[in-house]
Amino acid sequence: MDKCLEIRGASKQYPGGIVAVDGVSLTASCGTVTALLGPNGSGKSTLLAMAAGVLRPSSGVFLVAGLEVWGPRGRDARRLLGYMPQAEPFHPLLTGWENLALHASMRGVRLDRGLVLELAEELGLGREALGRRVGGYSGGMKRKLALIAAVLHQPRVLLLDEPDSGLDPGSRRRLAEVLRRLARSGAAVVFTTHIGWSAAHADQVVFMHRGRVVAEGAPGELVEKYSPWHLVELEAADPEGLRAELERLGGVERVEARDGVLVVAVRGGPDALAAVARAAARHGLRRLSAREPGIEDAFLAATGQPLGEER
Ligand SMILES: Nc1ncnc2c1ncn2[C@@H]1O[C@H](COP(=O)(O)OP(=O)(O)OP(=O)(O)O)[C@@H](O)[C@H]1O
Repeated sequence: MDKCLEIRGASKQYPGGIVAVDGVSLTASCGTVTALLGPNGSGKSTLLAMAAGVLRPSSGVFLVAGLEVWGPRGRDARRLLGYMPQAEPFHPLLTGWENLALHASMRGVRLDRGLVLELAEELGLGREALGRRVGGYSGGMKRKLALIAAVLHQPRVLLLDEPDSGLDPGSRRRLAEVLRRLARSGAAVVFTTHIGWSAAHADQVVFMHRGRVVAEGAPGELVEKYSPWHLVELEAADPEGLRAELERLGGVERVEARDGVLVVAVRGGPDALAAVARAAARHGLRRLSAREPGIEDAFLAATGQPLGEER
């Protein structure tokens, strides 16, 4: 697969010595969806803005279809890019259609109404919403319109900063399908998120932590590598006794107490789970639930930091 986007050794220091991005290298192939997953402040937006050609890097190389975004042919590289920042670039007094027309003219392309209507329908934006002023849109509607604005010129590389923020689960599902379809048409789609569900639906996930890439791979590979266990939640009459017994049990990877609930990571199949359940029964089991690990668990195992918390 061709490399649509290549980033080598990207770093950014903000004034005051804040190192927001610290030596990041990654590749996004044409035809694939890549998620940059990390909590607030991990450097995702900074990295994306540098790749989009809107924030000057302290160092690093950003290649779009082989053209250096920050080099002499930067204008050509930027023509191949679509960028959706976190703050929507819209005029509140103009309608959706009028804002899109403005974006198309800035990009020097004709507004393809058919493309807009198709995307609006797929995203669940609604045809009549496009005729209304953007000032009256909800946050989710603005995100959808911003995505449409970013693809009007049919870019080779699509960079989306938290396209899923403010979307309900149904809209998130639609978004994931649209991103996949855009990638299938040959683009590299790269988006930032701190929502595990969104990342789990990408082809490639890059874990970002404190400005660095900690791990990357297909979602299933990352889960398998970093958290190949089931998570069992237990409430029991004698949590201390249960904890002590579980810590001695084979197949138990770790035991954590969270608000009176024991969270047990169990490696192995049904036998290991059954042994945990039997131990719990001996200590006054009140509630037990088990779930398979997800990408959030892999992120926590790889970085030591949960996705939801700032640090
Ligand atoms: N303009 C700026 N000046 C100084 N520091 C900044 C600036 N923009 C971001 N930072 C800092 O750089 C670090 C990375 O921020 P960045 O916004 O890139 O992270 P992020 O992972 O995208 O987080 P979020 O999900 O909140 O957007 C943070 O410590 C942030 O406070």
